[in-house]
Amino acid sequence: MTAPMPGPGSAPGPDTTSAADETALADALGRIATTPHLLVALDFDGTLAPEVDHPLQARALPEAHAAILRLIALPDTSVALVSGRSLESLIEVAEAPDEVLLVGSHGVEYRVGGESEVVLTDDESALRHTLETILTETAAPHDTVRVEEKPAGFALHTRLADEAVTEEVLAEARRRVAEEAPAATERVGKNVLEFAVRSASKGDAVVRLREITGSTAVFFAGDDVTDEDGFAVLEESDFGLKSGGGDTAAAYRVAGPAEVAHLLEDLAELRAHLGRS
Ligand SMILES: O=P(O)(O)OC[C@H]1O[C@H](O[C@H]2O[C@H](CO)[C@@H](O)[C@H](O)[C@H]2O)[C@H](O)[C@@H](O)[C@@H]1O
Repeated sequence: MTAPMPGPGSAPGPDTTSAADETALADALGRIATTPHLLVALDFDGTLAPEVDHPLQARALPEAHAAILRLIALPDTSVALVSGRSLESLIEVAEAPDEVLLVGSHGVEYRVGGESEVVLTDDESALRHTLETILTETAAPHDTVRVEEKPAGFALHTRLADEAVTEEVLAEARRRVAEEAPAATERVGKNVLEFAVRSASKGDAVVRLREITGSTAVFFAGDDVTDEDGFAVLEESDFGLKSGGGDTAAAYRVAGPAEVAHLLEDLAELRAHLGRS
């Protein structure tokens, strides 16, 4: 069984893992594995895929990909990827079969029995255009800062920038958005600041996926600030897993994508052999 780190709260070191934590995680995993219909909802970057400098080069670890294939082959088991990426980008990097439900742009876009199309209103289109102008102009002087386009907004990537440039561009983007596009929704992630014209969240996505799939329990894993919206809507019989460090409301924590992959393998194994109650 994968060794957990304690959660919720801020991340302690792996050496603080106790036998009690491991037992609690193993017990909870055993319980959720027997639920009549299980939804496994997974964040992508930092949870299934280790972080890399160029977003389109990210891939799920082979063990994670294999565990997902095993889970979707099980009866009464749904798997979804719930990502901040645009659906187009998620489809490209996840290489997931059609049975895997996809949610992109933090809950704005869905591939659930057919792809949803994001049709912006005139006001939303105008706001998106303002955001594009602000973020491209803010990033332009810095070759280490990149702008990523999404159907309902734009993200400013600072992973390759030094601290001074990062501070400067984030402050400038926030200042201009507050002045010129105050209706935009801000989302903060790892080395990324995003502004969007829609405020859907991963929490909305988990609620909707639970309903669509008729799931009796949800296993949700994520690593970033926006994943906390997903943890926030989990119920008593669900399982929240934080990947890596940082404050969290998730009940359980592991060190990173390799450990998440092992836990998914354990979950698939348990569900295949324990049967369902
Ligand atoms: O919700 P997620 O699936 O975790 O998506 C969050 C963001 O992921 C991507 O950016 C992050 O991963 C990149 C590749 O490892 C990394 O270079 C970047 O620093 C990270 O912020 C994606 O590009 C964003 O659109 C997502 O919002």
